[in-house]
Amino acid sequence: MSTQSTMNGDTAESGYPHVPKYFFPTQQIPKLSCNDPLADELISQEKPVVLTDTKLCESALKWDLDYLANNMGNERYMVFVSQNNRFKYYDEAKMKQYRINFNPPTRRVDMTFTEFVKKLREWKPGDERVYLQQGLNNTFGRGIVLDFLQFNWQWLNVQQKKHNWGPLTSNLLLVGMESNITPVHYDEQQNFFCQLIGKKRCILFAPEHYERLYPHPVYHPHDRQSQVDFDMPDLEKFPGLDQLQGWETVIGPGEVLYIPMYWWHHIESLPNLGHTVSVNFWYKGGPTESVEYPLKPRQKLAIMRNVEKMLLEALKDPGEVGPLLRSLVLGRYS
Ligand SMILES: CC1(C)c2ccccc2-c2ccc(C[C@@H](CC(=O)O)C(=O)C(=O)O)cc21
Ligand SMILES: [Zn+2]
Repeated sequence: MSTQSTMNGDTAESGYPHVPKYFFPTQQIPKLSCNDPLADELISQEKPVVLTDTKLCESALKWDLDYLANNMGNERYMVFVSQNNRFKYYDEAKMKQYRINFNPPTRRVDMTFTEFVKKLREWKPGDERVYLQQGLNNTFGRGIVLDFLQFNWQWLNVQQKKHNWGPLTSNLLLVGMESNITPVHYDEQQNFFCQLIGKKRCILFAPEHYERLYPHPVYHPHDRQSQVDFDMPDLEKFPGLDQLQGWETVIGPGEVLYIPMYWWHHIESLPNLGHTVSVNFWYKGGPTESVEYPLKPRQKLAIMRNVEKMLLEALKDPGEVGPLLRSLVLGRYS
């Protein structure tokens, strides 16, 4: 694909001027070969980078719908259904625990891969959308397991040790429809995100943008998700949005995006390019390193989460947490 420099100098891979899609400015996430020492440098600094040449999931580049349908057997898989194109995660356990008036934005339906492909292929505007999200395990067919075993585990293990990460906790297989959006949220794990089929636009924000993305309270089912709707930003309610600036990239087959732990990310399957298939690799963060001051933004985030949990444990009523924090801070620490 030819690249073309545009007015503000950034070369858009599509050859068309890069038109920002949302209200905030973004810079391009560096795209480097995994053999480039700078790539390792960025990962060790917990900064996002797109890696090429990893051959991490080369054996899975053939995982299109037909191949998956022929190799996923007749198990039922976890599929999320949405009345619009947004798939905002929610914690079912927290939904039960706090009887708040919460109506989940998506519902979970377990269906066979054949049923899923049917819904995806027969979709027409107005129909509900689907997003398959299933942990890769040995219930998958032999073909899938063989491909999985051929992932570049050697490279992964070297990365895990070099950056002192904890254990690999899960690999999610993700099969989504074009234009599906996973709204901005953060996870508490390191993530190597591999794109296999189709293209995804990934917009990331550093953990220190916490004050600008207004996460739901920790007890809320939408814990770790931002309250902000990027399509309808409410600048009255969320004034910090006018300072928001992010990092952006479009990843295609064979490319791996490193999403550092606690970094916010919004991920969407590009429109008009068909369905997308991705696999992610979530790792626990490393053992708590020796504490150095000033603390890293993600460490302050972890502290804020613990304070919320502790206060909730003590006060029981979520409505009392805000007032108590206000009394603690106003006129004294602010
Ligand atoms: C939205 C969805 C299907 C979902 C619903 C309910 C519970 C969990 C999840 C969940 C978890 C991860 C992803 C993959 C990715 C976003 C993307 O690729 O769309 C991402 O955020 C990551 O790899 O960290 C997507 C989902
Ligand atoms: Zn995520």
